Amino acid sequence: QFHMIKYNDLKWDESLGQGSFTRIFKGYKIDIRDGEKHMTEVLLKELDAVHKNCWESLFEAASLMSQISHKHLLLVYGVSVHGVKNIMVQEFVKHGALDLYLKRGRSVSVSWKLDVAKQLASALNFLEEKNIVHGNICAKNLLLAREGDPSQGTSPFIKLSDPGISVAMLVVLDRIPWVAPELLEAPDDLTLECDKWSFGATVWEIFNNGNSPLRGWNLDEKRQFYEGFQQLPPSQWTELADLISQCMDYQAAVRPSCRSIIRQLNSLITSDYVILHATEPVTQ
Ligand SMILES: Nc1cnc(-c2cc(N)nc3[nH]ccc23)cn1
Repeated sequence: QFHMIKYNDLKWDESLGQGSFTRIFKGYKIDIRDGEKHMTEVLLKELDAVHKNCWESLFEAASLMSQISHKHLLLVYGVSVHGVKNIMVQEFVKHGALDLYLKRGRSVSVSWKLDVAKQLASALNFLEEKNIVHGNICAKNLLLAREGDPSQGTSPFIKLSDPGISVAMLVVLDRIPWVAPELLEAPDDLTLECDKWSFGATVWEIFNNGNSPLRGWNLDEKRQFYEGFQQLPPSQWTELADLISQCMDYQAAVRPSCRSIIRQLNSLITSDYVILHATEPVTQ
């Protein structure tokens, strides 16, 4: 279910850091199209051979996404196997992960943030219609293809990355508060409702300048956060806080549908709050 790419058709450029069990590089894929040589910018994700079992999980996660295409889903070109090294070849998204972009202190407007949230909601709606669970929705997995420039009237454009190593593989506690509480007991019971919970935590991140919710909390405090049915600190924008807490409802069945999420985002986009707070980011 993956296109196999010849190792010799790939060129490595600069290293971009590490993922979980992966080394990430900028690179190029050579294509011959109508007799001409084309170099496509790609992201090369090398998996250490030692984590063989994780490779299946990483593959599975990415292949799930490569079966469908949508403007807000990251394109996976394929994989290349070279000796013991397995390399996943993805489209290169210019501005990288959204959490790092926001942490770098780019002051973006409330409508910028709502626009990003709506794009994520439409990607989730698409996955929901295909009955595909992502399983790892968070700002780190949102890639910024276009920054958007309010003075030019252009808006941001995001791509949802593949889920990466499955939640079941990772220490579930580490994923609090993005991982839905019902998964603590049964990490394999990943459902569409789990993505709604994570969507709520991700919108919270977007409106908190990329800061991780419960940042600095240890695993025990995080576990107690769920055991005490606690909620993230609410935004002073009540309607936004309501949407986030609806998504992060401890009862999976009552979390809103994607259509309802999009409807509520649309009414937030047209609310006075946006105009009144056109520049400074929403503080908590
Ligand atoms: N599919 C992807 C994923 N990440 C990037 C990316 C872009 C960038 N400007 N800095 C980075 N630093 C680390 C990753 C990355 C690009 N494309």
